Amino acid sequence: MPPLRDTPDLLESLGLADGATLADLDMLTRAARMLTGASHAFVSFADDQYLWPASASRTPGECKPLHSAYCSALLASDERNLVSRNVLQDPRTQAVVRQPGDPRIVAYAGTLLRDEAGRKLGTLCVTDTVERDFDAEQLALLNGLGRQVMNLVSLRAAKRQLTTALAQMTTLARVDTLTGLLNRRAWQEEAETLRKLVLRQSGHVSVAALDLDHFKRINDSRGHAAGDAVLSALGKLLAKALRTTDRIGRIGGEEFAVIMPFTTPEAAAARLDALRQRIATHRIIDGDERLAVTVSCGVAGVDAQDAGIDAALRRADQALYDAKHAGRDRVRVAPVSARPLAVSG
Ligand SMILES: Nc1nc2c(ncn2[C@@H]2O[C@H](COP(=O)(O)OP(=O)(O)OP(=O)(O)O)[C@@H](O)[C@H]2O)c(=O)[nH]1
Repeated sequence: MPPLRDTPDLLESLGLADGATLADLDMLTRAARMLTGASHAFVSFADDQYLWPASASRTPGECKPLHSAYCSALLASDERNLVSRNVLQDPRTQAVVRQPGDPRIVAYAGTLLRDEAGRKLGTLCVTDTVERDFDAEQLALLNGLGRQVMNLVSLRAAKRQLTTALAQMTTLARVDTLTGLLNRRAWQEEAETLRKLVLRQSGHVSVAALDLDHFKRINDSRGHAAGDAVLSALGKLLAKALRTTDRIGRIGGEEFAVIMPFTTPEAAAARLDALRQRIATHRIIDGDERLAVTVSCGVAGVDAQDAGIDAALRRADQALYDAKHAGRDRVRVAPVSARPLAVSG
């Protein structure tokens, strides 16, 4: 049957569609065939409508309607095994409608694949083209191999969960959960990479330090939750107003840092001043209240002689301190370094 394009591939969903897993399943299938002396063996997984063969030779999306497979009789029963000397004359498999091109099957022995919760996931079966019996030992081996198939499936599921959890943890370790911006360490790493990259191309890089004005008053008068709402809103404003190539981090309680590649300190200051004005006129909703906040900002150009991004951040911090002392709600630019621009790092 041609692959179904509009039905999600069950083996993909189960995380079993990669070459290494399918090769392992092929080994177990071959073992089943050899240990029972059968002509064919199959591992298949099932959903409500289709049976999905799990073999390295499958094409993505390959499946067949359940009602055309003898395994459907096993999946529909409450038994662990279905063993039939001749499926063509067996009342349990009479309803199965074979499809043109299906291999000739007369004898059948299958073991049900159940997960730990008892859900039926599929079958491991062996078939023969002539009438025959399967003895108790062959059936025990088939059941044992079925358990190995399920061990493999559980291992793959556990590996998938671990990979997802690891990716989530890696993201969480880099992100400030309140604002969604980079945290201090991640910002420093990314800013350092950008600094080196742009200096190599003899470009300008600017760093800005931004700090909310009198933020303590908001916390004291309206509570910590209102303070958090302000921080979160400011994070969104920054992310929206700045370029996607800029990197923004929350590097302290109410302090933010921005690195702006290919931007002179003057251009950076102009952009941040526009942002400062926008913040001053913006109102942050806290319950019934609309809160007004302002920010102060210090900007510094990255000096090619700087040992790292921290040197520029320190200068931006000093300019921020000047902005606070000059009355807040303003942008100050750090004095230009006298040293020439050269490639470093
Ligand atoms: N709600 C909230 N408040 C925080 C957080 N981190 C730091 N703060 C608060 O930020 C305030 C910082 O106060 P100050 O350093 O005095 O600064 P400020 O009140 O903004 O004054 P200036 O910076 O001089 O304008 C303190 O009240 C901290 O408790 C946070 O994650 N959430």
